[in-house]
Amino acid sequence: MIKAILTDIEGTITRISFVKDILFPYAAKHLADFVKASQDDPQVRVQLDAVRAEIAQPEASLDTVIDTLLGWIEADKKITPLKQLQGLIWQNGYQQGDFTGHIYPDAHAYLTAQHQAGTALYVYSSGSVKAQQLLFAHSDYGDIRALFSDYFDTRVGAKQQSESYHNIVQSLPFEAADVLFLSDVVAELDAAKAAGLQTLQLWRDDQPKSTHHAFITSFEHI
Ligand SMILES: CSCCC(=O)C(=O)COP(=O)(O)O
Ligand SMILES: [Mg+2]
Repeated sequence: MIKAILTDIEGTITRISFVKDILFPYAAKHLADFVKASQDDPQVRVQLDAVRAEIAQPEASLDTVIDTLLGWIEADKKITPLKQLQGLIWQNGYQQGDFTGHIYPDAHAYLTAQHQAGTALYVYSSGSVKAQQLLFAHSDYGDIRALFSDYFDTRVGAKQQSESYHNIVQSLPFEAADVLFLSDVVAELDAAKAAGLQTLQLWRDDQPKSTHHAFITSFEHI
């Protein structure tokens, strides 16, 4: 029985091209100015120091940190300080109306119906919790944050490690077997399954298809 749903964002309920072609370029374009202007803000400084720790250069200059972050955006690295900073940068874009958070219509209909039916909905994305909440607060369907009971990001661990799913389930009032994890990425589904969760792949956008997880191409087919 499914009592709760844990959903990925990009590729599952949000189109990959929204993240790759709109959000990531926006962060790359504004990153240097944002970091230079905000480097003394404690919530930014802690992330800049985390970049220096990640590259094992505690004295790295701000320019080195910026170049490192831009390289990580280009390579789509899911490294926590980058993801935390992206959330802060996207805030301006959402607030100025430069873009709205893409949600597939079938995903919106499914999540709304599940919420109304009493299923608890949770989010687990490599995007920071702040980035997740911004996307849902400024979505194509308006503010849909009320659908979700809680949000998780890479601070609980990487999405391809089963330990991360153990960590999430430990904080929920459900057994792992009662939680359905939705994702487009097979390695994430493998990790969730190893932690005892049920799994379902959203096979959209020509992502590699699973041979060992149930899959659908749209929530209309669930
Ligand atoms: C939360 S919106 C930004 C998404 C993002 O930055 C990302 O890396 C997407 O990763 P996901 O785990 O949602 O596939
Ligand atoms: Mg995904």
